Amino acid sequence: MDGEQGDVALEVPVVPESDQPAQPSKSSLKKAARREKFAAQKLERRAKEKLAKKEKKKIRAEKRAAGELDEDEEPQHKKRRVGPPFGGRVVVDLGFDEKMTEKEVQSLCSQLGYTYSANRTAGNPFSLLFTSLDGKTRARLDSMSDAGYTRWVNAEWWTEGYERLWADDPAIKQTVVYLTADSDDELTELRPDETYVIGGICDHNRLKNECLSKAQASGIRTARLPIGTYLADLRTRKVVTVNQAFEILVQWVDTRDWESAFHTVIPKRKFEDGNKPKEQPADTDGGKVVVSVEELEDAMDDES
Ligand SMILES: C[S@@+](CC[C@H](N)C(=O)[O-])C[C@H]1O[C@@H](n2cnc3c(N)ncnc32)[C@H](O)[C@@H]1O
Repeated sequence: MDGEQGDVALEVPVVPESDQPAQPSKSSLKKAARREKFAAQKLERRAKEKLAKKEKKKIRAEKRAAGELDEDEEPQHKKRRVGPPFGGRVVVDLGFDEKMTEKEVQSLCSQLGYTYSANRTAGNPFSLLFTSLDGKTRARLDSMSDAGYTRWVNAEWWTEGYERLWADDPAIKQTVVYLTADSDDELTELRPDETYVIGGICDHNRLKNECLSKAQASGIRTARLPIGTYLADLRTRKVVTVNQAFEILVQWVDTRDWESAFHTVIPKRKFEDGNKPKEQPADTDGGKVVVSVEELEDAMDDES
């Protein structure tokens, strides 16, 4: 049969057994599967942890906005640096209830929570007084955290206006300064024997001169924060929210440095492109008010 077509002997190389790829053992296959499963679960775990952290942050922000956050729940960098009270008083004048939309009242109430919270963690806190509490603002505060504001410590609430401050002693009027961006006078320092009034209003700049006119009608001094002097590169209008105005005062008392106070409080993006974040609607859930994180962030944004 030699030489016949189709009878070609194929030479199959013989691979010695020792050179053949070793079959993975059962136990190493099991180990590899376990490793793979662990890696997949790790991603899942990280995602879960991230979500839980976000949720915790959201709850904390909501409690803070309602002035309900205990100091030991604050993250380390926000904790109180204990010091003596500054002595000066800050009044938040809530006498603009009729001028605001429901949405603006909601933002204002969140800003009041932030204001109170900032004072609680301040190194040298102010004595805090809220005047002219009434109407929609009162109703909104009543609906937040079971009227948590009524349990705020070292905060006083009056239904009367700030004029009551000097009802018994007209000399006190000389020590009251209404803060407004529309004033011709610029604040140079804060004094422990003075009272600073912040307009408790959120109007997205619809109502220019509103606080200035009110202060002038009351016959009290006015002053603007020296934002333009220290932050020449700030692109947007120099009107800040109620809580930002208050936090700037708190920071100044801590540092005696306006520039540092502005940099600490005014959002960084204001120095970049002046973008204003979009407003988010507040939501309700079966009559229970739900404050979204976006709304809380909105409450922190400026009025420009
Ligand atoms: C949103 S602003 C109110 C703007 C309002 N249209 C007005 O007539 O002042 C809330 C409050 O923050 C304080 N505020 C904001 N920007 C300020 C600034 N640049 N200087 C002094 N106070 C300021 C004022 O007390 C002001 O009433």
